[in-house]
Amino acid sequence: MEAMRDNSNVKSQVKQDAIIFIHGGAWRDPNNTFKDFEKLIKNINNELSSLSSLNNKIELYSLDYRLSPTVKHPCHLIDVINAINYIIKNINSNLKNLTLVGHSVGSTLAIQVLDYKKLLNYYNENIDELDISFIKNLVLLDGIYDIPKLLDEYPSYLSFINEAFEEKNFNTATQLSISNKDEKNVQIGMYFKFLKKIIIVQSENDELLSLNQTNFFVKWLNSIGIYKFEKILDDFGKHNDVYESDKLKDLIILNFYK
Ligand SMILES: N[C@@H](CC(=O)c1ccccc1NC=O)C(=O)O
Repeated sequence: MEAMRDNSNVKSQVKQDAIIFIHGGAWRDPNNTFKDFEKLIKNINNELSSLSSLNNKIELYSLDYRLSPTVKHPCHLIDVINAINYIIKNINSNLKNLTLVGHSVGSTLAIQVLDYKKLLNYYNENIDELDISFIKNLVLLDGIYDIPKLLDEYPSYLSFINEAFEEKNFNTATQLSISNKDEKNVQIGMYFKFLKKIIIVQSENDELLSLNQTNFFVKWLNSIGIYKFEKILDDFGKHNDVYESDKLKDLIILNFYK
């Protein structure tokens, strides 16, 4: 596991809040790494230092996970869970409130984390338990939430889906595609109800994803009885501009620092 911790303003180890960023890149693009969020983190810190009314009370982390084709699902998810556990247990044991920010398949991973036990039930993987109740907020940026429906819309994306998943495992990758299929999974999505904030961002100018994935996710939240979330449809630039945009910086400061 590799993780970046922003130390520029760490004065003590008593911070209880953290934001954990999870990058995208179709599970495979070596150009998407934890450094995707470097500029955003810098911009957040610059703004905080100029606004003396806001103290820097949140620790910021950005994660890496192993990529495909070296590994397949559910290894990406397992790496993310282990990384979050590592932060909670070994880096700052005072942390209590986590916000997960995911971009693209980082959003896929962020939602998978909330039901990781059920999703990993399809595999024989032993991992240390993660206490999901630490996760209080989700910020999802131009995410992929339902892989079968993604393939209906974009058959060519099978090229990277096939690298990331063994055979048809993508059918059980997220809550959205299993909940239609498997009636035993009535409890799926339960943890979303305990979240304080769910913010779903989609750029109108994303050239790789239409609004469909975001709309499927919103529909699914409604189907499990969740109506309390914020859906933000705006111009955040192209797919890979979203995580560097000033609008995202403003949104994070407004929602988590004020
Ligand atoms: N550059 C990527 C493509 C990619 O990242 C992507 C393409 C379409 C929809 C979502 C994508 N990324 C999500 O993490 C690749 O190597 O396939």
